Amino acid sequence: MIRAWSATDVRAAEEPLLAAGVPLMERAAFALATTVLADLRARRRSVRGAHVVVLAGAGNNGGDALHAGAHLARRGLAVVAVLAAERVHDGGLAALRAAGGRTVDVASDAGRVRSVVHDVAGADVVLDGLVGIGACGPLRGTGGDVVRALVADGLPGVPGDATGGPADHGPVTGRPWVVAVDVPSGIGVDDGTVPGPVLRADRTVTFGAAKPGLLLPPAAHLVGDISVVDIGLHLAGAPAVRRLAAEDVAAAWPVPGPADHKYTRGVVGVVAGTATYPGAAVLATTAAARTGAGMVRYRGSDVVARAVLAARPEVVTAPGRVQSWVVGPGVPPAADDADDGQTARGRAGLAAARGELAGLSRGPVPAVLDAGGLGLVEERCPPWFVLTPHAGELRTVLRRHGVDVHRADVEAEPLRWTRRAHELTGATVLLKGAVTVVVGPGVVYAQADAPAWLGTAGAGDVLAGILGAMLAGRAAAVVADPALAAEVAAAAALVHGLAAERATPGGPVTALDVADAVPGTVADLLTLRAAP
Ligand SMILES: NC(=O)C1=CN([C@@H]2O[C@H](COP(=O)(O)OP(=O)(O)OC[C@H]3O[C@@H](n4cnc5c(N)ncnc54)[C@H](O)[C@@H]3O)[C@@H](O)[C@H]2O)[C@@H](O)CC1
Ligand SMILES: Nc1ncnc2c1ncn2[C@@H]1O[C@H](COP(=O)(O)OP(=O)(O)O)[C@@H](O)[C@H]1O
Ligand SMILES: [K+]
Repeated sequence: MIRAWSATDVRAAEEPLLAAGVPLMERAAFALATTVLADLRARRRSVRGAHVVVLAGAGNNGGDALHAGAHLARRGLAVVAVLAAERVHDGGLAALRAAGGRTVDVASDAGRVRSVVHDVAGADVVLDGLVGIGACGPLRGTGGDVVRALVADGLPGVPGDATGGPADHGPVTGRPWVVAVDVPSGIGVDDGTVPGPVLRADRTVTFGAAKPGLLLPPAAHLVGDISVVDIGLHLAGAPAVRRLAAEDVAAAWPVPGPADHKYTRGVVGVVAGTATYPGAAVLATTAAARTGAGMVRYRGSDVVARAVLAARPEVVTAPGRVQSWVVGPGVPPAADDADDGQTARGRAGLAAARGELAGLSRGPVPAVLDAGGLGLVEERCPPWFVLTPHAGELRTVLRRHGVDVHRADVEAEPLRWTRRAHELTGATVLLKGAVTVVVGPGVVYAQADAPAWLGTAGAGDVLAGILGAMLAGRAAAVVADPALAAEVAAAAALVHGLAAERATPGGPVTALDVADAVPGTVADLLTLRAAP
């Protein structure tokens, strides 16, 4: 698991060490230089003579970068430091100069930005040390001008102005390797926003602990590979954001034993699909069955049930005991003639999940509310209800609660609006996207496991089925622990993403391919379990 702590928590952990004279900057700079050398060795035969451009801002982030530049200069690399502030870290600057590094002072002469673009075009590595956790708002001043000029010249990143296209995710050829110092300069360190120009890093070397903005979208798309350097900080308390690794999901997977049977493994009740959208029912039930549900109980009209049974003969259509409900894939947002009675069945399922229909369930059980099911959130939900909107649907959920946002607002600040939806509904909320954000009581997860090929029709129906099965497998624990639904939802996003990764031949995948790849994905995951 990657755990990320806020800038305030990291500063609080640094304080006692700095007061005791522990050389944190030296540790950080040495680890940074070592990582750069390793990356360079992997990319070229000799590191001697390699060209490095250090972008240095006013604070300690620039100090880290300058000290790392000094290490690299001593190893025979040609280092140029671009001084993007009138005053930069004294010790770092002195060390760099003493080691033979050259400097270009752009802060006092903006005309030199062109020469920086030229230096960067010929460099092997760029160290981005303009700002770190001291950043406030969009990257301003000379540093902002330099980044804008570099992005205009073709380096991947966000220009942060009206011309602003998306970050380039293309292969690294004929351009320098960009290493962000602590964080890509200018991202929202605690919230993952991208308020202005930001250079996209190939690697971010982060000190003490990961920062939330490295994991959260949209900034998460700008960080490259994350290397967390241990500089001796002791971070107490809960992390602000977590990202599950495959090993975490493997360790928690409920592997059946000799005493297990279909009811202990979990029955998933699925209310999905209508005559207009029967495919969603097939995808959600297939995904639930393939994720290892003990039984999948489909609730819908006869015509859709026939399509489900043709695809999945093991599905049961009679009413009965259910340990988690999946309500809404392929169901219209409001009850009407085209809803085939699914709205009413969905309401009944959710009442059972609240523990209100004693005949249908033995107490409360978890539920997934997807697509049309999101329209059924009328009262406060328990945390074992998981809403799974995409950005457009989250906007609709928020508007229904009187919060006037646009889809673009949700995309610009996914954590803020996912958290708001959690606060307003009480439910655990999973916001789908290239990075999936999950907010539950006191916990936030951000998962980035899927190839972009997964953004295809029906992929969300598959996620709903996977999550339904995973909740059914741990139903009692999920109802007992308010934060567990969020962990299971994050784990479902991981399984969904890895299944897509397994299903893609490096090209397009279909939703059914993703569902079909789940058993192999789970089997691979289980090989990661530590031997008993
Ligand atoms: N305190 C220490 O000894 C350590 C500090 N560390 C490094 O220090 C960094 C934090 O250092 P600082 O607190 O000095 O802060 P930063 O270096 O992150 O940034 C502060 C400076 O940037 C300017 N600035 C803030 N927002 C800006 C914006 N939007 N556009 C342009 N300029 C902006 C401020 O005016 C200030 O001069 C960490 O990210 C990390 O790299 C690490 O080396 C660990 C040890
Ligand atoms: N660019 C992307 N990269 C990775 N995963 C993506 C991307 N875009 C969408 N996804 C994932 O694909 C799925 C799409 O779900 P959704 O939008 O509900 O589609 P549908 O309603 O057609 O099933 C979600 O799980 C989402 O996280
Ligand atoms: K930085």
